[in-house]
Amino acid sequence: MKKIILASASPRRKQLLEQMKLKFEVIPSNIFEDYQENREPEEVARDLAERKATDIARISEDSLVIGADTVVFLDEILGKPKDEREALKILKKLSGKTHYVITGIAVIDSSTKKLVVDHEKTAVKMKKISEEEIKAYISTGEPMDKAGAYGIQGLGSVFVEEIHGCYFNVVGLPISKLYSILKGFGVDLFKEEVRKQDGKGFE
Ligand SMILES: Cc1cn([C@H]2C[C@H](O)[C@@H](COP(=O)(O)OP(=O)(O)OP(=O)(O)O)O2)c(=O)[nH]c1=O
Repeated sequence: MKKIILASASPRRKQLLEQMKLKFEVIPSNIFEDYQENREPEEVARDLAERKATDIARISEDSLVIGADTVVFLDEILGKPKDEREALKILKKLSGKTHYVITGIAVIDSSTKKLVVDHEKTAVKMKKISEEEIKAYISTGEPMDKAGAYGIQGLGSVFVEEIHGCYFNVVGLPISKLYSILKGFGVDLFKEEVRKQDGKGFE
């Protein structure tokens, strides 16, 4: 059984992988997340996910390394806000409109170098949010480390009117897609040795 490594500093991704009951380690990648403005959001998310996974695969023996990257798209790529001013600009833009959340996902076997890269896309419709509400939301601090300046899993949920597609993809990791990719690497989640022994069964 190969070691599974999550190449991410995101606490949400760690939580989602725990939800899959997988036994894994976390080694965050420190790649510089740059991209060209004119590229398609799917391409950007996939490329960054691949760069994070290969970065950690280089220093890991006989492991399956998982990398992911989430971008929000509405006419342009909206990443994590640099500061509160940018968060205000992003949330004003998302207000009353449908945007897309794209998560790129990459899995690489550090021994064989087999690499699978894919992405998942979810449409999210936001209700109209007043400037006062946006400012109050920003003051909670929740938007600052999140693509699109909101967290659907937190207080940001109150602004979400509709979602089409995978919810977990919006939080940062498309669980069902990752399950299929891992199956292709011979990982059977329903086998005892793959699962985390936390003394609990499936709740
Ligand atoms: C849209 C949305 C994004 N996010 C988060 C998921 C990601 O953590 C973050 C997007 O930034 P990413 O660059 O994808 O990830 P990260 O920097 O947090 O972690 P790492 O690069 O080490 O893997 O936005 C939410 O938590 N909720 C949401 O509703």
